[in-house]
Amino acid sequence: MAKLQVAIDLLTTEEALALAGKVAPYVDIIELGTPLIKNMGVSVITAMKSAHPDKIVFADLKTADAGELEADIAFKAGADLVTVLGVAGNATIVGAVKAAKAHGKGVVVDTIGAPDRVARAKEVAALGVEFVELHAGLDEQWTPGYSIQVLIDEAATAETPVSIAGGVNLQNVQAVIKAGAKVAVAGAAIYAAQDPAAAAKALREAIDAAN
Ligand SMILES: O=C([C@H](O)CO)[C@H](O)[C@H](O)COP(=O)(O)O
Repeated sequence: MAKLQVAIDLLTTEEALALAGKVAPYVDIIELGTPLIKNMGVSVITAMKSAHPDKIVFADLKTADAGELEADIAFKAGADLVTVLGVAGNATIVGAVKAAKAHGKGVVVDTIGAPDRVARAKEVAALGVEFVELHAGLDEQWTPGYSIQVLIDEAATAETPVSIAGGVNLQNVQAVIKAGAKVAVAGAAIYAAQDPAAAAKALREAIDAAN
């Protein structure tokens, strides 16, 4: 069954906990966005895991170096999954995986900025990561001509477990799942909605209907 991940790109622990409280019944994974962690520190990870011990807490560290050290910090704070950049060297990913194994947790490789996301996904799949995020970040999404279809097409050829992040919404989420993504990541479609709980519920129902 495909999972729904809410990406919380808000800036304070208070706002993040309030949003998570509304959408938790409909999501499997709660992602603490990179700007949120940079603003609040890893205490936001601890606060979220304490509030939602039954959810997978995903710390979007986007680690580029010192993989073992950074991952260890987040796992000790309560994260279940952390991200390492695919454009980082394999040694950084291997280090983060080592920390994950020590804690019984997992690593997700974020392909943001990779020149060939699918090729990098296939390479890092052998390093012991949980899955690979095919990701067009906010700046890429705001570039004229961007379409999530590029990620959907990539997922169909990835031949390794992937998530898709980069403008997932109610209009495209079924295509995301049908392309083979095991996780659909939705940020703005939930946190910027007038009614985040209703938005998350609609995404959940669409995903379940597409499975
Ligand atoms: O990871 C993200 C971005 O780099 C900022 O942290 C987003 O959470 C991810 O792109 C999903 O958000 P939406 O594109 O708004 O769905």
